[in-house]
Amino acid sequence: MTTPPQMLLPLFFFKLTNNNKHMQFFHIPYHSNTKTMTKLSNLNLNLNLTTPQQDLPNGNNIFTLMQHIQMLEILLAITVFIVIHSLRQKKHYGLPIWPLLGMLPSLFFALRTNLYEWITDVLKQQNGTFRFKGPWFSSLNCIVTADPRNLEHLLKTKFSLFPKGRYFRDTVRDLLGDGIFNADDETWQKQRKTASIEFHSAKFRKLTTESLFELVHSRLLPVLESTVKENVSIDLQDILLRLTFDNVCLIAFGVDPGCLRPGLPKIPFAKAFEDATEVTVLRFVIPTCVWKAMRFLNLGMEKKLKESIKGVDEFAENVIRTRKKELSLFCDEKQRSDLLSIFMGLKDENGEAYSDKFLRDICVNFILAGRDTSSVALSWFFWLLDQNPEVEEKIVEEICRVVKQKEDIDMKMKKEEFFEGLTFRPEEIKKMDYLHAALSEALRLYPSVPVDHKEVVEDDTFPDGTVLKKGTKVIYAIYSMGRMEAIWGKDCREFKPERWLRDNARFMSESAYKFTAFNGGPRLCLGKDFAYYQMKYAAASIILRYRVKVVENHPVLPKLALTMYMKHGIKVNLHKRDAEEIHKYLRG
Ligand code: HEM
Repeated sequence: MTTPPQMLLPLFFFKLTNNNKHMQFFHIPYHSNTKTMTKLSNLNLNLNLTTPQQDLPNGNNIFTLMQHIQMLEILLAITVFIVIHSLRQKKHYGLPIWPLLGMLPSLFFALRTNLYEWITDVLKQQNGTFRFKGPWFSSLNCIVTADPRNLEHLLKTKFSLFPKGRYFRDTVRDLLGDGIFNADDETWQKQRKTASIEFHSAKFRKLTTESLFELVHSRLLPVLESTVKENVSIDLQDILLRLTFDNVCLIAFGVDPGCLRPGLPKIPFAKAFEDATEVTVLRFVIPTCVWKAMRFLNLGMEKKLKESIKGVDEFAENVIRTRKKELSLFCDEKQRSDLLSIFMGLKDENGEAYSDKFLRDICVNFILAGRDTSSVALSWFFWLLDQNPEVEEKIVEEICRVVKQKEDIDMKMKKEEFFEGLTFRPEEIKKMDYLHAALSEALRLYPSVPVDHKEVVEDDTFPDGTVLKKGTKVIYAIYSMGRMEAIWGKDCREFKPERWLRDNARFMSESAYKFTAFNGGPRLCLGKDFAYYQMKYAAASIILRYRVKVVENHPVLPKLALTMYMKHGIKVNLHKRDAEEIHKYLRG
């Protein structure tokens, strides 16, 4: 018969006391004579050298054997007690809490599966918020939340109480420096204000639409067409990353890196940047003292990070050098509407021009903001379309409705020529509500920034009652929010663009604290409007021309990094859409 767990602890104490009684009965005092001591050493010797049968007549031997067995039992009882006690904490805290290690073993286990799904499961069990307890020697304690009330509190109502904080800054500083993603207070305000004025200027809007138009028609579509002609599959995520990289470099720094070209040249920067974001995020899940020691000794992942940051820096320094040279030669900084030129013309708090290091940080942060986010969102979107062909149909229908309204469209045009030269104006892109909804739905399920971080600077309490002590770290789990029945209903895991449509199939946005893919409050994404325009333009241009089919059995998994890349990219085959099919919609 097995002992019930609740009996193990009393049993353990019983054994201890019982054991002591024996110990007292056979106790050999320190002042015992040499004869007794000799007997004892003989006994030890006997125990080692004789067989159990030979020991039987010897009472002392049996006792020692029993003592060993009892010790084993005690150890076993302690172990079982600890295991049961730790596992029982799961009911209350969502995860087992182990002595010294806290919840770290569960986290390590989760790192081998899908970390975001694991966080979601724990959050669901704990009604939207849980406290993660790290090992006693680490700085991993934090509150994880997916409750919209807490998000509104954190991102808007009490914004000043929740900066990014020192822990976040120290963890990502090697890569992001003092750039906008990593800055608080004045350093953030200054960058936000400058970038915000720029993003809302007519000049900048013109630059963004023109550069995107050029990139889609002169680079993206020809590259895609060549893969169709050659009948080869491609990694669509790679192509989209190239598109958004060229785009962000054009609008933010006024340089054209030319990544998206026939032959898809190797881009050392891209690899270095992806490696750097991957290793940086690993720092969040291992104790600070461990990665700091590894950095000091230049070991393992820290060695890799150092090397990749070198690759990132080389690119940024080259951009800054070239831009400075151009500005000194042509003195036309006033004419320039890219962000880097604007920052180069500004002065810091001492009235000095910004240092090259600070300009480097600005470059790297804008690449992270503008390159990775839209491209990974589009990759997940195309994957979801592959799984939901009825949504794809509706998008094609909508695009055709918009095309039909173009006054310059010639319906009698030969079918083969139809797609050539078919472009969209910004007001036409605006009319694509269903496409807008489908992209929002993809971002709800696969937000480009899956988790984000804040730190508490003053004791406070969340609207859900969670007590927050000064210095507590808060993780808001954007990925999990899209999978909460309490927020989106029973069908939360389904891809349903219709949930975003209201009267007359018009797109209706949601509260930023429920749909947090673009953050909310004073730190709302500055590139949101541009990102939607860019994603809609690229998606509409591709979908109208091609059916995008994911290669069978291609593994699709999120990668652990600052943005939610697909771990193995997304291998697809493009099938040219039949012009007859499009004409059918146009006539209908
Ligand atoms: C699908 C596309 C995008 C998504 C999902 C997205 C999401 C986000 C999120 C979640 C943040 C908050 C990050 C944080 O504070 O930790 C953010 C901030 C920001 N985003 Fe975006 N973003 C997208 C595209 C873009 C683009 C294309 C640009 C610019 C070219 C851009 C520029 C920025 C900037 C400058 C910030 C910093 C705002 C601040 O801290 O004040 N974003 N974005």
